[in-house]
Amino acid sequence: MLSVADAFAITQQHRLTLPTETVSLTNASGRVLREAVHADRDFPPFDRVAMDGIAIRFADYEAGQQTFRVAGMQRAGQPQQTLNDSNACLEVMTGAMLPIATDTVIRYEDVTITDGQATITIEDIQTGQHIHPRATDRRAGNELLPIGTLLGPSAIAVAASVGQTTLTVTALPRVALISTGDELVDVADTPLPYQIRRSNTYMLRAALASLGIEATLHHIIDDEAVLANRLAILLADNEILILSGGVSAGKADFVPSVLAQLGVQKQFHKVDQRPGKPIWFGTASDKTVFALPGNPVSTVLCMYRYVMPYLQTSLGLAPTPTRYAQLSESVVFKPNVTYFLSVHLTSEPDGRMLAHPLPGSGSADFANLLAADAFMEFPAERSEFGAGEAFPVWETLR
Ligand SMILES: Nc1nc2c(c(=O)[nH]1)N[C@H]1C(S)=C(S)[C@@H](COP(=O)(O)OP(=O)(O)OC[C@H]3O[C@@H](n4cnc5c(N)ncnc54)[C@H](O)[C@@H]3O)O[C@H]1N2
Ligand code: MOO
Ligand SMILES: [Mg+2]
Repeated sequence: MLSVADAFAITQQHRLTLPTETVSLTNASGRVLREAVHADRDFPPFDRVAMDGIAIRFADYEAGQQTFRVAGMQRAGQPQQTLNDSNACLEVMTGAMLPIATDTVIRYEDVTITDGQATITIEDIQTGQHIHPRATDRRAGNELLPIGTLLGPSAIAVAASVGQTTLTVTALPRVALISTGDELVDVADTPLPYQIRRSNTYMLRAALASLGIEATLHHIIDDEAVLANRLAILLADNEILILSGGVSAGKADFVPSVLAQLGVQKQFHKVDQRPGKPIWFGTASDKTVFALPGNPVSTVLCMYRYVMPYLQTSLGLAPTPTRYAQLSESVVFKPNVTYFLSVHLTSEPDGRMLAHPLPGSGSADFANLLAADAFMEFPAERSEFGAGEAFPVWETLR
């Protein structure tokens, strides 16, 4: 059977190429940039006063002068002034242009101003102090935001500062979330003794919200013809289908055969892992289908181990580096498959991240996930995992 690493690699080889769209700066948060953004001016664009106080010529101070006539004021938002008179100073405000013929700023806290005369009250003054010199941060023309930047608050601030009222970003894919199963009723319904309310597609929708994707929810009964009809329509209307249930060995597990019948090319079915073994992945032209196992913990694991990274790279983000934590206590898992264990993560005062096992009662025990922050991944070829050993963790949202 396929290893987790190989299955993951296959999904990544079939990344979607999504088109771009233009969004306003105010709607760009959380999106992935598809145009490089450059500095239109130097950062900062002028020698910028960094403290409220007075600006002087350092040479005057060096020559022994302590008291300076206040010749005027340079505020932020005013054109640059000139200090014409030696022995004088200009009051200057944070964010102002440094006046011509000055080179040093002294804070108000370090001078006393009486009768239009400013007297320095501290000993140590350095030439150029409290000035943020032009172009020290970035130069005009520098690339500030490369293609593939996730637009968070800092990137949005930089885009705003260079005049980007709009940004070209990756268009979000249309995603349909489909539960299957005759036992599943709507959240608003009262289940009969042999029924349960469906929860997986709501979980999937909540997970996708962290990528800004608003997926649609659908439910299909365990009937081959109905499944084929409904899936054909959903395939036509969406780039990505994520199904839950109907992929294992049961007599009502029609999902793989119906997808094949609809021309979705199977890339793999079943991975050497627990939970989530029956996962099915397939593609058609410009379409991707993840059919996830129905047991809710398996659905969550497959979502965070395969689907979320797939969506992130399809949106144009760089792959997220693997994160690690140390096991808080030893774990034994005999079967020769990759084992994903629900863990609660804590950050320790010594800087370690610890993973505390939350074994739960199996892949249907989704209430167990209420305390879980991640799945820890244990390699298939080992069966004993020691306290203090580090293993990859795949973080989930609760
Ligand atoms: N003979 C075998 N039986 C099973 C195998 C196997 O290899 N051989 N694999 C087991 C594993 S592992 C899993 S996981 C499940 C996967 O089953 P399916 O993907 O076919 O899913 P269903 O049979 O439709 O449902 C399984 C289980 O999950 C519940 N479910 C389904 N959808 C939802 C939903 N939207 N919300 C909440 N709960 C849901 C469903 O009621 C079932 O209890 O198969 C094992 N069997
Ligand atoms: O994915 Mo299944 O959970 O191993 O029950
Ligand atoms: Mg089944």
